[in-house]
Amino acid sequence: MTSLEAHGLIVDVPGRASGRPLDLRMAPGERWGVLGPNGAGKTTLLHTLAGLRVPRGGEVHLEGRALSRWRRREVARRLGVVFQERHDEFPASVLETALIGRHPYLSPWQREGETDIARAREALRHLELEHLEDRLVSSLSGGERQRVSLATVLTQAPCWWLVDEPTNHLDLHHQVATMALLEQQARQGCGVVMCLHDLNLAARWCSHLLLLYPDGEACWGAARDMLVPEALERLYNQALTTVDVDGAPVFVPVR
Ligand SMILES: Nc1ncnc2c1ncn2[C@@H]1O[C@H](COP(=O)(O)OP(=O)(O)OP(=O)(O)O)[C@@H](O)[C@H]1O
Repeated sequence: MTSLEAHGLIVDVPGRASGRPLDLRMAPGERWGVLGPNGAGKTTLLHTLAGLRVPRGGEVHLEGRALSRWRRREVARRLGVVFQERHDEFPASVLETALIGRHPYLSPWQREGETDIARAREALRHLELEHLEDRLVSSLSGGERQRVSLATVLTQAPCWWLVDEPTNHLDLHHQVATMALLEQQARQGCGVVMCLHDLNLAARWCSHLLLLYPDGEACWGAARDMLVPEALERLYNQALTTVDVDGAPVFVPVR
């Protein structure tokens, strides 16, 4: 059982009231979208779920056990994180960077083997990066770097994907390809939690949504129950108009 659960979780957003504690269970196969305006705490929540930030209250449970009781290495085999901010000025090639995804499986001074390299190359192929494997990551475009981050987590093969704005910097084709990759991972039994700014990507690709309001209030549930125009307008403090495209809602901001 590889569920990821929040038990009375209060994310520690500096200077903000605690708001509503999060009590939710995310199951394998589910794709959770975290929505909210700038500064609502989406990234802070993602980092808390990854065990990289201590919550103000409550606990995160992985496979039924508090995350704080796991060894980091074991967590790293199960949780893969795609960060919004990257500091990859360290001179590493695309292939070397993807291979970082194998580190949780290797002992400290063990070199990557042929199987690890084959996995990394397969991930680079999946992200359409195979022609760039020898390039320094620091020389890549923003969208290419984003795809290297996704390829690194694909190489890691975690049970849970925690992704901060998966489509950051990506063109339309790669946005759809990335959401399809996350959907495929979920179909294969992974869980996905992703912070999103694009309501329409959330409506199209998420099975569940968690709405985070700036005052710490929150609500969550099946995506079809959460995509209520009035709730979304309040979330973003922005009037929306809704149109139907192929039976799915598309939200357009009103000028
Ligand atoms: N180390 C810190 N010190 C002070 N304030 C912080 C710190 N980390 C985060 N914050 C504040 O906490 C709030 C939540 O930040 P967070 O990055 O989680 O928001 P977000 O919902 O992901 O925003 P965005 O949509 O802009 O990415 C912000 O107001 C941010 O300025």
